[in-house]
Parts: sequence; structure tokens; C-alpha cells
Amino acid sequence: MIGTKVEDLAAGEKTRQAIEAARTQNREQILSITREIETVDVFNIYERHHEENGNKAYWLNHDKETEFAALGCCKKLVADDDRFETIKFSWTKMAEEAWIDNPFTEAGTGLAAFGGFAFDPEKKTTEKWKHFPAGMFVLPAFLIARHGEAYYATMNILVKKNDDRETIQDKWNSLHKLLQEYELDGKGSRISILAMEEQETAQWIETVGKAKQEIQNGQAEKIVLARELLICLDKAADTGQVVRRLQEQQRDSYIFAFEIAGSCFVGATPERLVKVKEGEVLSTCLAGTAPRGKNKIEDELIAKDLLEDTKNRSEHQFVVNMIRDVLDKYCSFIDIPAEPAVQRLKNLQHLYTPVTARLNEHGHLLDIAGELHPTPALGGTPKKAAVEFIRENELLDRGWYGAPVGWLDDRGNGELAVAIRSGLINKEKVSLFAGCGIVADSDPEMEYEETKMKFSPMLNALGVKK
Ligand SMILES: C=C(O[C@H]1C=CC=C(C(=O)O)[C@@H]1O)C(=O)O
Ligand SMILES: [Mg+2]
Repeated sequence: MIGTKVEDLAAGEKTRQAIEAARTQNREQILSITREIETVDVFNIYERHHEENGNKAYWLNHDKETEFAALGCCKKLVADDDRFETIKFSWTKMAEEAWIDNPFTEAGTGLAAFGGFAFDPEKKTTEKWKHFPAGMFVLPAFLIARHGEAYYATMNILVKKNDDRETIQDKWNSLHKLLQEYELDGKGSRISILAMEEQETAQWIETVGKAKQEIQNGQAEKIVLARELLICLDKAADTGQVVRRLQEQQRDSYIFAFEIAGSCFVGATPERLVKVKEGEVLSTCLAGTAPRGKNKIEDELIAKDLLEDTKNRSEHQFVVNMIRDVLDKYCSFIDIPAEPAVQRLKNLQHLYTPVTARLNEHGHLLDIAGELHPTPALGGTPKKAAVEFIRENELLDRGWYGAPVGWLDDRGNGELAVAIRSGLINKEKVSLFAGCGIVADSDPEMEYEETKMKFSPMLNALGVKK
């Protein structure tokens, strides 16, 4: 692994500088070393890695070009108030101060952090989300990454004042060892569901009626309401298996998993919030839903109806308008097609409008994310009124559901997806979440059916057939 021989890393200039700085400044320094490695199974590494009460994360972007296994924790950034700004500030500072030995320019190599945000920091949090704060990004101890056909390993280490070259070489050697150990094939056991319980179905439908009333009274134009499905398994879920099934079944989605002290937030989302790559900005408007047909012709007819349906089109247009307004502040050359297209997923179809733009000089991914979140695909319009309605009326704690998750690197590159089609796994207890956009002419029963479709990807990943 990592070539045929273990490189003498300690001889590197950055290593020397980090050790020297730790001594002279008498404080810990972050040292980050990246090298290209031979082909590995990134997911297998994620699946097999285990640290009691530790952190790990997995990310596979929707076009399958970027894949990360982020293992352990070198440094954790946590934020409460002003969370997007706080994370941006602390991440930028950390990146500036770190000693980074990364010979590659590819976005996502070198120093990169993984994490996300809670949907609404002002909502009272419940016990089950206790490990998922308002904002949290982790600089992993080890990062195994695939960018296209190239594979990289990164070690992030806190160099203390008494550390020497040997300490650093030992840690690098342990990364080698870990990669060798994980070269085995991983297959887990099956899980079965003991009980499944919808949370307050009748009340949920009532809340949809209340949201419609709010809209008819002119307090809001759109409000997204979510509901929760509680599942009890016969044994603690094999979260690796769940991720593996999501990968196999949800081919056009972002696959993510954030495991923190035994709790795992996992999902397969089709919705990009924002991506920045060398100043190029990509965002996605995704709202408006219909089922898949039984065959090609039925699929086409449903898609045509979806494109012509005024209720779904209005749901969608709120998202397009808001994303345009936010990007206008931070970008130039904004390109948004006038009409949506249809995006087909395994279990449903969505109205979809891709957005591209060029980031202005001082704009940052987290500035855009902070203003976009929640877009009217997850919050509503206007944002403030919708979020307040959700806070007061929704009977569940969304935690990280519906909020941005993803990664950031030290050069302003990164990607955040909207964490939908997801669930929180706490051993044998699982909470799945699904929501839908309520507009003036929503039918509560139909909205309920729509959320049912949106549970399918996670139910299938848990091994439940619809
Ligand atoms: C809130 C969810 O979906 C959003 C994204 C796409 C389509 C949506 C809709 O048509 O209602 C929702 O706005 C969810 O899947 O939990
Ligand atoms: Mg909808």
C-alpha cells in the first residue's frame, strides 16, 4: 500500500517545520500529509473501521467521482450561534495555521473536514440527536479519498511540543497497517424489522391543514412539513450494510454517513445545496414530486403531468427564485434554465433545475450555504415565517435531517448536500424522516402519500420491501 515501501515522511520539510513550531510556540500544531496510494475499496475501509465512541464519515457524490472515508478525529469544530460564520472562521483559521504537505491541487485532497448542520438550531433538541450539534465539522485523523481513478491517503496529526520525527513516522506507519488490514472483503449479516410506527399520522395531516390556512391567510406562501417513522430492529443495525445497499440502490444520489459515538446519520440524497470547485458554483433546485411508472411509457406520462402540474410547478418555482436571489449576492454569470427538467430516481421523479455560476472574489461556500439554508425545498417562503411555523408546529426534532452535510477543503472547495431521504440509526432504533412542500392548493392526503414514497429508499436500504 501507499506504493511498495513506507516512505520516510519524517524527513519532509513541513514535518520539520511543524515540530519546530510546536516547540518554539509551545502549542499544538496541525500537520497534514497527503500521498497518492494504489487502488483501494474506500467504502470497505469505512465499513471496517471501528473506534469505540469515535467518529467516522463516508461520502460518495452523486456522479460517483468523489468518495471519502474519513476516520477518527484530529480536531473537531463545533458551533452554536452564527454557525455558518463560526465554522467558516474557525476552518479558515485552522487551514491557515496548519502545516500542509500536499503535492496535489485536486479539490478535496489535503486538508479536508466533514460534517454538517442541524436544520434549526433554535428548536429544542431531543436526546436522540445529542451527538449532532447545531454545526460540526471534523478534521479526520485519517482520510482515504478517491477522485476519479486516483486514490489518496491523508494523515492529520496534532504535533505536540515533545513530539519528534519518530512520533509522526509511527502514525504514518499505522495508516499503512490500517490500509493493509482493510484489504479484506466485507460482508455483513441481514437485519430484520421488528416493529414500525408512524408518528402521529392524524396530527400530521391536521398540521398540513394548518399550514394551508397560514398560506391562505397570507402569512407564508410555502411551508415544508416533515414526519418521522420509528423503526425497531431485531438487533443493532449494521450501518455499513445500510450504506452499501444505498450505494447499490440509489445510483444517482449522494451517499452519506456520519457516525458519532455510536449514532449514525445516514442517507442517499438527490439534492445538492451548493458545490464550489475552483470558483465554479453549482446548485440544484429540486422540488415537486411524482411516483415512477411501471414502464417507460407510464414514466413519460407521469413526467409530462408533473411538468404541467401547477401545484408542483409553484412548489418548484419558490426554490428557483430563492436560489437565484442568494447567488446574485455572491456570484456572477448565473445560469438558470427557464424551465425545469425531470430527474428520475429509483422510487420517484422530481422537478429539477440545475444552477451554475461563478463565485465572486470574496465569496465562500459557507456564506452561500448559510443564506440558502433552508431553501424553500426544506423550509418554505418566506424563510423566516416558514421556519417559525415548522418550529412551533412540527411534532418532531429534525436534527440534521433537511440540513446541509458534506465536506470543505482548505482552498475554498467543497460540496454540501441537503440531508433528505435519510435516517438516524441508534443501534436497534431507527428514525426515518420525510417531508413535502405545502402550497396553497396542496391536498393533505396526497402530501401524506408523497412522504410515504420518500421513505422508500431508506426502508429498502434497511431491508424492508415496499
Ligand atoms: C423534504 C423532502 O423533499 C424535498 C425535496 C424534493 C421534493 C420535495 C417535494 O416535492 O415536496 C421536497 O421539497 C424530503 O424528501 O424529505
Ligand atoms: Mg412536493
